[in-house]
Amino acid sequence: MTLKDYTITVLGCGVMGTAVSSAILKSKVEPFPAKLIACNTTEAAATLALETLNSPIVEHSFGLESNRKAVSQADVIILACKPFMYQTIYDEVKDSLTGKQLLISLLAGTTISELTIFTPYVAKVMTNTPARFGCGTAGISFSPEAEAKYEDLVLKLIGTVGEAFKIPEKNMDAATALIGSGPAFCLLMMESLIDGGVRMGLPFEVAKLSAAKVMEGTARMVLETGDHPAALKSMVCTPGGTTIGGLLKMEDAGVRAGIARGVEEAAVISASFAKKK
Ligand SMILES: NC(=O)C1=CN([C@@H]2O[C@H](COP(=O)(O)OP(=O)(O)OC[C@H]3O[C@@H](n4cnc5c(N)ncnc54)[C@H](OP(=O)(O)O)[C@@H]3O)[C@@H](O)[C@H]2O)C=CC1
Ligand SMILES: O=C(O)[C@@H]1CCC=N1
Repeated sequence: MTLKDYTITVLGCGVMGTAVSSAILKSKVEPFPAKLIACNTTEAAATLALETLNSPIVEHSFGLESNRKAVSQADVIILACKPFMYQTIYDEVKDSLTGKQLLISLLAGTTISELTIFTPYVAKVMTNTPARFGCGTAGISFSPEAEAKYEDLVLKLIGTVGEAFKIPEKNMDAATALIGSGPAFCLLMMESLIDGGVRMGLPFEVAKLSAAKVMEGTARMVLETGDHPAALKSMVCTPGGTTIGGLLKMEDAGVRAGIARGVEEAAVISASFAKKK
């Protein structure tokens, strides 16, 4: 279904609400929203969102009454509060829900079935902080009602974060670990590369720029060639050279299993956020 002159209400416009809103507002997505209302509890957070989003179509809202009004105006609600807050927020705004609105949830863990208290039209999205700069990734699952009516609109709106694709809901906890938490895992790796460079005498700024560009370039090489990372890694390893020596030290320290088990742990924690039946 195509909406015209529609309003997006972002319930909880903190880090992720702002990231996804920024991506939408900076894009030329069609249909473009007529209005976006950034809702928070505090004036300080609402004002920060308004300043960060810096667009003539953005309004801000804070406090119960104002947020209820913002929800009653919404065609699309982007829910971006902490996972444990969704029930409280539902209780706050339930009288403003129309039953026809599309809910796009950015929450970790919380399931589509839990979110259908808001509306039958639910898209569960797992994206990440790079969304703010249009270089994010997003996995999307739909309730059957949302898939039938709003799939095209959600793929377009969430596509503005960078790369967006459908995944089955059973893969959402894994996606939360890899896509949602992934930037933090990559940043730990980046910090380690910088530490190594600084330890061996590189100035910090040189080490930081080098580490970031090495990770960016390596990611692009994987995407452009489509090759397995192991094949590309092998091309870097001169027999008897520096790389194989460094890699063996890292494997001795359990880096590979440490990172893979870290992803597993994040997915287990994401699954624990859903209500136990
Ligand atoms: N951070 C990340 O990298 C990622 C987070 N996520 C998911 O995104 C969601 C949001 O996380 P994040 O953006 O980091 O969290 P933030 O704390 O940055 O944002 C949450 C926002 O919700 C607002 N809020 C709280 N209570 C209410 C309420 N009753 N009514 C309206 N607004 C309210 C807060 O406003 P105020 O401060 O005024 O109370 C705050 O701005 C989480 O569910 C998380 O699982 C998913 C992927 C990545
Ligand atoms: O740490 C968290 O729980 C959230 C979800 C994914 C990234 N940040």
